[in-house]
Amino acid sequence: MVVRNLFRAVIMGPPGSGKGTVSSRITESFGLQHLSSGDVLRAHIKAKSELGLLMKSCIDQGQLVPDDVISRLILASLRDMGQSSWLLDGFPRTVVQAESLDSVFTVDTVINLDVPFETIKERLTSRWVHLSSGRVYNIDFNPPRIPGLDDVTGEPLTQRDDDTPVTVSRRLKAYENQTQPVLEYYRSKGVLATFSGTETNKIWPHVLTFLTKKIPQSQQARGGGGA
Ligand SMILES: Nc1nc2c(ncn2[C@@H]2O[C@H](COP(=O)(O)OP(=O)(O)O)[C@@H](O)[C@H]2O)c(=O)[nH]1
Ligand SMILES: Nc1ncnc2c1ncn2[C@@H]1O[C@H](COP(=O)(O)OP(=O)(O)O)[C@@H](O)[C@H]1O
Repeated sequence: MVVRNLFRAVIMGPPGSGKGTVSSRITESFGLQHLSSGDVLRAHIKAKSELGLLMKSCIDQGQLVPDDVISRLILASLRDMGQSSWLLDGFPRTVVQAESLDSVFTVDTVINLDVPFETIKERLTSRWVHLSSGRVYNIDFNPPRIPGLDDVTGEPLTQRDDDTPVTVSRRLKAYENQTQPVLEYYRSKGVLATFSGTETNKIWPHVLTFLTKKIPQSQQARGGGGA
């Protein structure tokens, strides 16, 4: 008999709720592999792939990209990750996407970051990113050690084209209309864990305690990779 200790989680929350920030703390603490749908799409845009160029206008307008496109990309990446434990960030964002994920993988837990929209708006216009790694910074909250440069590589940081006030408002609307129903979907399956607050540093200890209980001990000891 093959003993599998896989742990598969999704992190949800409105744009700017801290999914990327909390994901990097989770991967550091538990060694899960992290896959961010936004990072996957931005890598296509950076590489100027045909798909990237098609998706860029959707993203820059604050709209979701089509379900079939993102589902194909993410499910292919998850298949490539094989028998490993992972944390999925930014996918699913619609019920159709959640159903497509469900048809292939079992999701053990969904961490929902419940942060008020007013808090978020202020954060996103001061977000700086290191595009190739997905590392995020903020002028007030977690500034880089050297202004404008990534702490690890020393490469320049950039601001996302969709982090403008108008586009942020559209993204929040898309979240309300298309993504909030996904929370209901997972609540009805009994896997939703909601963490409410306005500061990541106050939310994080609760997420850490929750996952420490959820993730099998054997997995924590060896950093979570592989079955
Ligand atoms: N002021 C403040 N900024 C935060 C906090 N948590 C995260 N941020 C910043 O807010 C922005 C959005 O966070 P991010 O993790 O990228 O959110 P995501 O869009 O949900 O992935 C980034 O610039 C973070 O550095 C917080 O508690 N307070
Ligand atoms: N699962 C998805 N379905 C549709 N569009 C997506 C999905 N994930 C990312 N996108 C597109 O990429 C953009 C950026 O996503 P992401 O980096 O997750 O940002 P954030 O959580 O800060 O809004 C979204 O506004 C959307 O246009």
